[in-house]
Amino acid sequence: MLFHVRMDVAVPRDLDPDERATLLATEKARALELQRTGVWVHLWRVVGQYSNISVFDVSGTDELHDILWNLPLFPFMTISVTPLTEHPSALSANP
Ligand SMILES: O=C(O)C[C@H]1C=CC(=O)O1
Repeated sequence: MLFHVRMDVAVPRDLDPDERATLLATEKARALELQRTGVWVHLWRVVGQYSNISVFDVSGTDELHDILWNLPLFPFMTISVTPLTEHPSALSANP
């Protein structure tokens, strides 16, 4: 199942700089790992915002919840999820 996910990030400004650097490096490593396994299909920065628009390809809501809940940045993100299905006018639906 495909899900459109928006993540708005708000890391506290007073977070220790070393902690912040470690947190972001850990998040990046996890994001790369999930992209390499094909689960995190798209990852785009929203222009001018500390936000991303992503597409995940997972077995269902439980897997997506588990992935998002365990992201290192999860405590500092507001996340919105939209389930996707094939559009009847998409090329993929009209071979
Ligand atoms: O920067 C972000 O948008 C938040 C998060 C998503 C991937 C990553 O490396 O960090």
